[in-house]
Amino acid sequence: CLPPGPWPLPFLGNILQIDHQGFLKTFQLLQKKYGEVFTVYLGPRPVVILCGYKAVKEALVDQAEAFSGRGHIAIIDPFFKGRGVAFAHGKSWKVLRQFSQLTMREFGMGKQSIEKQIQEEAQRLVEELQKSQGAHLDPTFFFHSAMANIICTIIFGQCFNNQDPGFLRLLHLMNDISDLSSSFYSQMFEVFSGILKYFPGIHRDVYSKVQEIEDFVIKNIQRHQEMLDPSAPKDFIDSFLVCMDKESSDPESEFHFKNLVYTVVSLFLAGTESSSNTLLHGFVLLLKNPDVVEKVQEEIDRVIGSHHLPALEDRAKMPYTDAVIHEIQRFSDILPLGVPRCVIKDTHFRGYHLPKGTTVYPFLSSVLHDPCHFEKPETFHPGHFLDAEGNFRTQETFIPFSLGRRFCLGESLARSELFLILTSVLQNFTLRSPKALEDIDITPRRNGLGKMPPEFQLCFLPRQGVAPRL
Ligand code: HEM
Repeated sequence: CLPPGPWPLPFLGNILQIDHQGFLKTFQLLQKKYGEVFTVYLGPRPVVILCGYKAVKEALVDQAEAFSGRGHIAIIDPFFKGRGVAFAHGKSWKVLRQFSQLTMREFGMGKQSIEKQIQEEAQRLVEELQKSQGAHLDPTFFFHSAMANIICTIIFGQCFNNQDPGFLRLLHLMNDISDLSSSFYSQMFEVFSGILKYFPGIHRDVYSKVQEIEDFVIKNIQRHQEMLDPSAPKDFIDSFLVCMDKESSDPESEFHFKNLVYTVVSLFLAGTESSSNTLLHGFVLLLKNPDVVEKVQEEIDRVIGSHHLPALEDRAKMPYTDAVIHEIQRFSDILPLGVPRCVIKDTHFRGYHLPKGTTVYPFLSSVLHDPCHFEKPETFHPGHFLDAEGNFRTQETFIPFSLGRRFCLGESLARSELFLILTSVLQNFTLRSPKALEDIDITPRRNGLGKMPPEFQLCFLPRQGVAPRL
């Protein structure tokens, strides 16, 4: 039998238990009643929720193979249809994941060259912010553009001008997709997609926006096809095209056009939105905590100074800054429900039986806000990651990138981006809010599949000293 949970109504499932604030609040309330593992019916479909580090690890790590499927996400599934690295299953996913990891590493990730690329983007961002001359601004598209350009260099072998209308359109599309997929409607669509899909609504909006990104990707791939030199692939798309060519006579090959398109769309979306939303949450938290900014800047001045660009090797010498970035990720908890998984075979877990295909939510928020592991779970407190002597202290339960076989494919890239962008900005600017400290609202503007940062304005006031150059 499935884990316990509230009694479902026929077809409507646990609609009566779903809180008006959405799944996050609902799961928090149900966790109090049913404990670490429970079942909730989203419409007619049972979904198993894993709460707390122990349950998430026992499933995603100790039974890694069984829990390695990608679960159903109603608002996005009709588009990806199980294709591309983030949504594929079984052999297809294994091949695409291995290829993506190796190729991302080859064109940057984990290598010196991506560090250079991020440093360049960080400097471009600093220059753009300098132009604002201390006026207050909404930083959203500054961060989106920097993050998108880093992933574009790896995938498309090029970055885009911030004024390019096509690029700006893409950034808006991606932001809208995250926003709409995190809306209350999307959570209701998860429950009632069987009926709602026949009517107009936000799901069609999401679909057409992802389609527009797909069109952009297809055009870009076609340009790559025309210019391909198989002996010297220049980026991710070239490398995939070379594999497609090599395996063109194999009808079972996973290297086909559709998988290329949906892998690129997944990397582009996942690679831009998660990192920039984390940064946005981070900056509003920093605005609200000027004492934290002061300490980070003291560490930057001491370790990096004002004449060098921040580099990854500085991180080990900057325990306070490292702790602040970890705390930003823990507190902002940008994917609170995790990304749904499913069991790829009939699975026994903690005495329950999960039939093949059952959707499972690794409830990451319950781990990142667990009072047994974090002294002040609901407070922004970098001390969670520092010991009594001020050394950086890792926490096993720090899992914003999830665990197991499908843990975030961009983790090392994201960690490098967060460190280099945040230190570069704070090396050059002091942050000021046009609002009084007590009026700065850090409440997320959406709390669904993703936690979307609040809208806010800030001023980047130049600090003294010469801005370092590459
Ligand atoms: C702060 C930034 C980021 C966070 C918090 C984050 C978090 C996550 C999480 C929680 C998952 C779901 C893992 C699971 O199934 O349990 C995931 C998957 C994924 N992430 Fe990230 N991510 C971030 C940045 C990135 C970046 C920069 C990339 C770009 C390469 C990326 C690419 C992916 C991909 C492709 C998957 C799907 C992996 C698979 O299904 O095998 N992510 N991420």
